[in-house]
Amino acid sequence: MKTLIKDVYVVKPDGTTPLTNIMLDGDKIAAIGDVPEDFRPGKVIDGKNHLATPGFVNAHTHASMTLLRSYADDMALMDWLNNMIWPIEAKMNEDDIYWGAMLAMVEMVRSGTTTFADMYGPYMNRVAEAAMDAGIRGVLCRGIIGVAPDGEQKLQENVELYKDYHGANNGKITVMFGPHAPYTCPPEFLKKVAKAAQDLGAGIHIHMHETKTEVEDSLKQYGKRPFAWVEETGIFDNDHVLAAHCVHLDDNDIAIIKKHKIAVAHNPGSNMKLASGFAPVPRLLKEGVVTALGTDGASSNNNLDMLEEVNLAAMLHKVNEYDPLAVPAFEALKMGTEYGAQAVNIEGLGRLEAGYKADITLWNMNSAAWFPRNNLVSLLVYAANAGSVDTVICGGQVIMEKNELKTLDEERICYEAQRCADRLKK
Ligand SMILES: CSC[C@H]1O[C@@H](n2cnc3c(O)ncnc32)[C@H](O)[C@@H]1O
Ligand SMILES: [Zn+2]
Repeated sequence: MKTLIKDVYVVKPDGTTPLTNIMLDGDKIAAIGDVPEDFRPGKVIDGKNHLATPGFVNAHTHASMTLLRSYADDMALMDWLNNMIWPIEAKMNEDDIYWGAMLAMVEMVRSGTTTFADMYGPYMNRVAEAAMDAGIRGVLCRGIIGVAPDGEQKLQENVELYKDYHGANNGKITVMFGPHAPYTCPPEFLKKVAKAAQDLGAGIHIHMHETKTEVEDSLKQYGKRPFAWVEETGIFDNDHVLAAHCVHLDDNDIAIIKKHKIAVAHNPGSNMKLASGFAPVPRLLKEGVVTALGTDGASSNNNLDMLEEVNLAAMLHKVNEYDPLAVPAFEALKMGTEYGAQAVNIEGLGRLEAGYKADITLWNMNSAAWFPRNNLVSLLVYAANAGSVDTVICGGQVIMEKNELKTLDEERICYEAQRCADRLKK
């Protein structure tokens, strides 16, 4: 099926924003420019007064945690996990995982996200189902806490998830391995994860160096910082590694990241709320590290709005470094799109260019925040909010059009999510 998005401003890979047309053929962008006479679209979307960007890639989240939004706030990471989050997660059943993920789908689509990298506990098949129901891309892993009595079983569940879902829904679902963190997975266990992932050619998604305590505890326990001893397990020898957070890094940690071409998911909102610190993003970018953006879960953020993360990435590093160019607006936008696509290892994603996947967000510019129209990228990153998301396309499939969700029943999803959250709190 051919689709034409007519008379639309397009954020091109070089940061320019010409007024033009986007032609889609199946799941790809066929061309951007003047429409040839022989291009006969089955569907025309009026792009007047709209800006087209690549769909956001949320490079680190826990979708089903939407059920725990506003459940435990204003706490530091380990206190939050140990005393509030892990006890209630232990009560979650597969219904909770599905409806929590569906609530995340609504929120992600409404805020312009078309790909999410997700790590959560059991029943990741239900997260896959939610992503397929929504029609967006999911890069999923079974989050593994690698200790007795059930670490091995969790690893096996990740293997099954890979076998069952990698490449599902026309490639919209891919699967990685999800050892949770160095402080929940001992070295011998990480070696097993590395081997299992390598046998399947799968990538690794892991939390690394999120807090100062994590690094200090590792020095006490292993005499080494996490990046140093995790490297020895072979986990970073996998084809593709995505490390969330990377807040507390020294020169050697950065050398390891570069050596293994590890991609970093920066989560400014969650890091600020959990008072963890923040990643040295300007240095990582300067050193050529693929640095993407994630929201983390809705219980530590507390939303899944990637435009907010783009804005925070642009703002936070300026004030920290007293340098307005620390992360310029377009670089922040690329972190949420093009670099996100690289971080989750999906080729041909994250740019509006012929041959790329037709994952597109259209922003309605008919509101005050979009005037005057001096610079559209600046307006998006510094002035607009997710309320401007109007139409969302993923792999050529229209997921939302003129604010109307095409694949998701929002009223039912909110009802079911509330029902699940109420039961969990009993
Ligand atoms: C074992 S499944 C994934 C696991 O991760 C937990 N989680 C959510 N946010 C964070 C974070 O910022 N750092 C570490 N772990 C986090 C989530 O609650 C799941 O238990
Ligand atoms: Zn996380």
